[in-house]
Amino acid sequence: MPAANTSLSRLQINQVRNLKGIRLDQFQRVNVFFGHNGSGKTSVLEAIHLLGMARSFRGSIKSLVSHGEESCTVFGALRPGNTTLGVQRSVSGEVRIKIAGTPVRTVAELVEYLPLQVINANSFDLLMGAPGARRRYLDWGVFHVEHRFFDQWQRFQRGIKQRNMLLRRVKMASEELSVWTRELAQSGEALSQYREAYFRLLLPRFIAIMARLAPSLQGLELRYRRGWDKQLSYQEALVNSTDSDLEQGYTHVGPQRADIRVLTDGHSAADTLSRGQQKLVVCGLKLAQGQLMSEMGKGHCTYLVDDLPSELDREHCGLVCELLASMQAQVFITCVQQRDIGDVWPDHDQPALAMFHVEHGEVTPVQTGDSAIDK
Ligand SMILES: Nc1ncnc2c1ncn2[C@@H]1O[C@H](COP(=O)(O)OP(=O)(O)OP(=O)(O)O)[C@@H](O)[C@H]1O
Repeated sequence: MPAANTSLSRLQINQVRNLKGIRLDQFQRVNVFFGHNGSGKTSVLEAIHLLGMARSFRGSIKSLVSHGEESCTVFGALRPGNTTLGVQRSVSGEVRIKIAGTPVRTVAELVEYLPLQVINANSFDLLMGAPGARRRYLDWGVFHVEHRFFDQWQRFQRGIKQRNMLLRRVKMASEELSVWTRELAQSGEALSQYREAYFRLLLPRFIAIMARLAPSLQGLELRYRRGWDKQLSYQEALVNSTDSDLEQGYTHVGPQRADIRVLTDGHSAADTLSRGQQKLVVCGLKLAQGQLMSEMGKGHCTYLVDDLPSELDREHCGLVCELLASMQAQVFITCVQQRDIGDVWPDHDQPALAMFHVEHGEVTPVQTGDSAIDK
C-alpha cells in the first residue's frame, strides 16, 4: 500500500515529446517550470501524469512519444519510503508498469501511489464539456476516498455491457434479461450511493473555497443528478424503461447518465461565466477534491497546473496560489516567466518554491534568489 502523504522526489524522463533525457531531483513542495512557448514545460507535467496514470492528459500516446522513437519511459521516486515507479509506453500500444521494481498488470494499482489533479486547458470540459467529464471528475474523488467504490464501479461496467448486449439480441423481456437487470440494479444503486455521499461532502468545501477565490460570484451552486428519477429505486427505473431499452438496444437510465450541474444564480455556469470566472470555478472544483481527500486522511494529491496565469488577472492568480499553498500539497506548475508565479506565490511560503527554467527540451534548476533569468 502507498504511504498517505507522498511526494515526488526524483524524476527521469526519456523520449517524452521534446524531452529526450531529463533527470531531476531538486523538487520542493512547489515546483515552477518557466520558459518560452514550445520549450517543453507542459511535457514535463505530461511526463509526471504518465508516471501517475500511465497515460497522457492531452493527445494519444503516439503523439507523446518523441518523433522517431518507439517508446517513452518515465521513472520516479516517492518520499517518504523511496518507493520507485516506472512507466513505459510504446507507439505499438505496449504498457509496462513497475512499482518498487516489480511489474504490475493494472493501472488501478498504480494510480493510488501518486494521486494527480490536473488543471489545464482541457479542465474547462468540467463546465463546457459533456457529462462524462463531470462523472470522471466525481469518480476520481470517490475512488480516492472510498476503497469499496472501484469494485462496484467495475461490477456496474460489466453489468451494463452484458445487459446492453442482451437488449440488442432479444426482442422481448426474458428471464436472462431480468437476471442482468437485477444485477445491474444492485451495483448501480451501490455506485450511486457512494457518489452521492461523496458529493455531499464535496459541496460545502467547494462553496467555501469559491467564497475565497471569487467572493463576487454570488449564487454559485452544484446539483448532483444520479441518472434516474429520484422517486424510484434503480430496479424500478430499469423495469420501467425496459420497453424503450429493448426498442433501442441500450440501457437508458442509471449512473452512466449521472451529472453535476454547475449553476450561477440559477443559470448554467458554462453559458454565463466569463472565461476567467470559469477557470476559477474549475480551480475551485479541483481544490475542493484535494482538500476533501486530505481531510479524510487519504493524504495529499499532487497538483499539475499548466499555465496558471492564462485567463486570470494577477489578483485571482495570487488567490489560487494562496489556496494551493495552504493545502500543503506538492504542486508542479508552469508559466512563461519566472515572476508570473514567483511574484504572486505567498511570501510566507516562498521557501517551498523551486524554480526550473525550460528551454529547447532542457530543464535547469534555478536558485530562487537568482535574478539572472528573466525575473
Ligand atoms: N512527439 C513529439 N516529438 C518531438 N517533439 C514534440 C512532439 N510533440 C510535440 N513536440 C514539441 O515539443 C515541444 C514542447 O511542447 P510543450 O507543449 O511541452 O511546450 P510548452 O513549453 O508547454 O509550450 P507553451 O508555452 O506554448 O504551452 C514543442 O516544441 C512541440 O512542437
